Amino acid sequence: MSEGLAVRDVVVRYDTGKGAVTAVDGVSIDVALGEVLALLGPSGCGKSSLLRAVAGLEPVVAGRVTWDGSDLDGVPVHRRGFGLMFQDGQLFPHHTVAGNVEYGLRVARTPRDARRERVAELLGVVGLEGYGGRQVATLSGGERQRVALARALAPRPRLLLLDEPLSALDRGLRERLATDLRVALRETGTTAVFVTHDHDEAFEVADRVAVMAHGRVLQVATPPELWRAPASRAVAEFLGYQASWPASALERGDMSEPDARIRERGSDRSVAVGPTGLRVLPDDGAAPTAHTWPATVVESLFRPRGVEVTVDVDGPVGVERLVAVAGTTAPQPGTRVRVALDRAGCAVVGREAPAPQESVPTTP
Ligand SMILES: Nc1ncnc2c1ncn2[C@@H]1O[C@H](COP(=O)(O)OP(=O)(O)OP(=O)(O)O)[C@@H](O)[C@H]1O
Repeated sequence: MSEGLAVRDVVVRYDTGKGAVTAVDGVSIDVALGEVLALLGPSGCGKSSLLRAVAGLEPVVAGRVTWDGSDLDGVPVHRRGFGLMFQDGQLFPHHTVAGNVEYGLRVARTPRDARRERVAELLGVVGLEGYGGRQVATLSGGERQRVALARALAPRPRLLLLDEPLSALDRGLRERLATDLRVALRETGTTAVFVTHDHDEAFEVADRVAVMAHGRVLQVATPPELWRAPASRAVAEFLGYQASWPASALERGDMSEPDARIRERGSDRSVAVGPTGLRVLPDDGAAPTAHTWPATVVESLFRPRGVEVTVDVDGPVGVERLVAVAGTTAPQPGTRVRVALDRAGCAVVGREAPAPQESVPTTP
């Protein structure tokens, strides 16, 4: 019997009146006790539907959801022992911060002293010590989400389900809160499933990430595994790799490190070029070496970590507009340069999985 959450071949479908939409198309995932799993994917790929099915908010038309081996079919939302947190926190506007955080404890008839103690502890975990008496209307967006998190954690849910909890916040705040969310989940030993469309956020918060597209899971892996070895071009593109070059096109020339890795894994592979996977070299008239290509500078942008150069590269698959990194000098638009593959910024991609079936309206 497996401990924690097991989702097996789950299908979620909506009847739109014009036919059925298959939002989740046979998904299987496991979440171990104490683990944080992110569901990552583009808008409409079925992340929220899967989360809602686990919560019991959407019916599962096929497959099973179990907790510690017990089937949750027919178990209503409030009897699953799961906590929920959404994008807009959904705080009770006329209660104080403490009133909101202790809500689940009141429902569970926790004695007053224990409630007070737990509220203080949780406000500490989310960085809001001393905020208990504040009215929620006086809080900033980030503070509200912290209160929502404290409220969701207070009854010690056996699983916390978070649906885009940070996406209503601006970028800087989101980055800070992502770190705080990770710390809060670790500190409280909470098992969680976290929905996001932002890969940085998923990498920051989760132990493992499930990448979804068209209602299916394409890959589940830890953030470093996912980044180093995306299973398909679709995963690589979604993670922010900017180009995908056939490994065979790179096998000519000398046996440098990337070639060795590529050959090891078979020539049907491709190489995903990451945001730092290309370096700009001056076009000094020297004979081209393996893994360098001619390019024309389109524009250069200064960034704190180096100059980012947009280039039209005459690469292994024809001319492509890509970004390469340069040292401290920004080459002028129109300058002819060469770009070199930087192995540290590239990944070897697995064999392309068959294209998933479209989850467009189908008749049941
Ligand atoms: N109540 C509903 N009725 C009909 N179709 C729905 C319903 N909810 C979701 N869908 C459809 O199911 C598919 C998956 O939606 P879902 O909200 O699960 O995706 P998502 O990945 O969470 O997207 P987002 O990031 O935009 O929230 C989409 O095609 C969506 O239009």
